[in-house]
Amino acid sequence: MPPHSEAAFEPTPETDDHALAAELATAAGRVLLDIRARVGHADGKALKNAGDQGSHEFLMAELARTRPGDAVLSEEGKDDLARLEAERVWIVDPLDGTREFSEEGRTDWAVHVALWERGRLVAGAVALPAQDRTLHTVANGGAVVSAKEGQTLLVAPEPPPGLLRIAVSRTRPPEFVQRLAERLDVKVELVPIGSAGAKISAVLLGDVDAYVHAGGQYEWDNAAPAAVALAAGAHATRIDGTALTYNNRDVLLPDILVCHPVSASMVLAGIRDVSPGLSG
Ligand SMILES: Nc1ncnc2c1ncn2[C@@H]1O[C@H](COP(=O)(O)O)[C@@H](OP(=O)(O)O)[C@H]1O
Ligand SMILES: [Mg+2]
Repeated sequence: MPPHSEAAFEPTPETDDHALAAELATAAGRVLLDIRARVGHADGKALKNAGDQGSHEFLMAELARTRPGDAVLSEEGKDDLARLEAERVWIVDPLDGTREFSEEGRTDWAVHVALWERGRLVAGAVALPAQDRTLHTVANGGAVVSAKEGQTLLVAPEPPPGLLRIAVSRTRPPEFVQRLAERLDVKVELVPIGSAGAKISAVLLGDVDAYVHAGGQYEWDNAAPAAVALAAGAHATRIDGTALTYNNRDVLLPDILVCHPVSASMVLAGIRDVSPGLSG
């Protein structure tokens, strides 16, 4: 073996699923920025459709080319249940935060690319194209933020003392979130942000301290962000505290909590108190 051969090894998308997830999410983001510039914002519905479709087609073609043996579950594709027998399934949301993508000037929309392998998420990337950065897992564990300037390590930050800024959906916040805000023993600020990927990224980047969602969502809406969050040391579970699981027959995954581990038991207890119907 030549000297330094290991140190000289550079992970590439050919060999590294993390690098591939990051590259595909980022490149799909460039496709979306081009579509936004070309189609414009005058007809919101046309822009949403062009974005969903253009990014989906790009990702499907690239995954077929680079990982021909793997199954794919995409929000915009027909669900092929052969994925239930597959060892590796890419779970992708070609455009998360479609509404925000169609609104001029907004940067809270994302591309999600996750890889599920034999029962668990093993890689994930969340591109934030209008923020010029991609959050993603890396090969030896952990997560990073990649931008033009380079890469920085991504570690979920602790909340400021006495404060919890909770990101919620702009249009469909959990029905109990106001009661939760009043119930917690810290000052709570509710911060409406579009896109599950953008909200979970905001938690990991320290712009907010938690993301609480309930009432509806699908595996593609949170698989990649959850993979990145867990790799960055964050807490990411259902709102009853049980594990998030993926590549299920029914892809409905209606609720999620992402926060720093120091806040998790307080928030889970608060949700239990204000949402008595919750089992677990
Ligand atoms: N109650 C609900 N039922 C189904 N999907 C929901 C939902 N609330 C949020 N979502 C989905 O979760 C993503 C983030 O939503 P929000 O910005 O409101 O937090 C969006 O994905 P898409 O943009 O990919 O459709 C949205 O459709
Ligand atoms: Mg989505």
